[in-house]
Amino acid sequence: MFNLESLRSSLIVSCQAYPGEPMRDPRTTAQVAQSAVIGGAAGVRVQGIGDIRAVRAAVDVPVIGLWKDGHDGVFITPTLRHALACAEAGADIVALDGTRRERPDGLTLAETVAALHDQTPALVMADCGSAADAEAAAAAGADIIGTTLAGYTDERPKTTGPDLELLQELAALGLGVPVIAEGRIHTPAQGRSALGAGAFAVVVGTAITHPATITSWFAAALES
Ligand SMILES: CC(=O)N[C@H](C=O)[C@@H](O)[C@H](O)[C@H](O)COP(=O)(O)O
Repeated sequence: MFNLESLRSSLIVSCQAYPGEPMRDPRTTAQVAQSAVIGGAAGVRVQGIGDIRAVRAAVDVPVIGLWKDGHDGVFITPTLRHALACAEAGADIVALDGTRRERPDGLTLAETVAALHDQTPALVMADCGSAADAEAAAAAGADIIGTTLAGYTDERPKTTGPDLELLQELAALGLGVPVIAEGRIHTPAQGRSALGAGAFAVVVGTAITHPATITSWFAAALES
């Protein structure tokens, strides 16, 4: 089992392509993940069973695995079945919806986390949308809290960069588990600020691994 401490103050790179996109291919995802590791990523975050398997075989760093099913409501690793499949595919950490919303399989977050801990060696990262989510997820036994869903549920505004206010609030609460900053970290300086606001580590996705979006930023800037 990997040591969570290896991720302290580090950069984790999320390597994801969305349904219908040209880069949506496990081989491509594995190559992107390998490139991120060459650049200094201490961990990677990967969506989908095929991608988790391909990336697990291609890199030695910890893999955070998730399985998105749908795009509304609870869609990040929504059920225990999805979570167990991520662990079975090789995820060291399974990321799942860590909000207080009802889960499609009717299990509570605590029941889901307990079953994962019982049946697999994986740690659990709860993708939260607010401080109330984070407190509940820590109480439910999650090993890691992520700010992944801040700005994507009704509870927090969608900040331009990372939700630093939420990170500070979580640091002040002293949840007893590491908090990983994730979501809309688009520059190295924003990553640094997230660590300064109390994050244990930082996940960057779009700004490193989604060329269509990065290109659109440049294209828009040249138009205006
Ligand atoms: C809300 C949601 O579905 N987030 C997803 C979670 O895995 C991904 O689409 C994000 O790319 C990831 O969280 C990293 O964030 P950013 O791409 O902003 O650096």
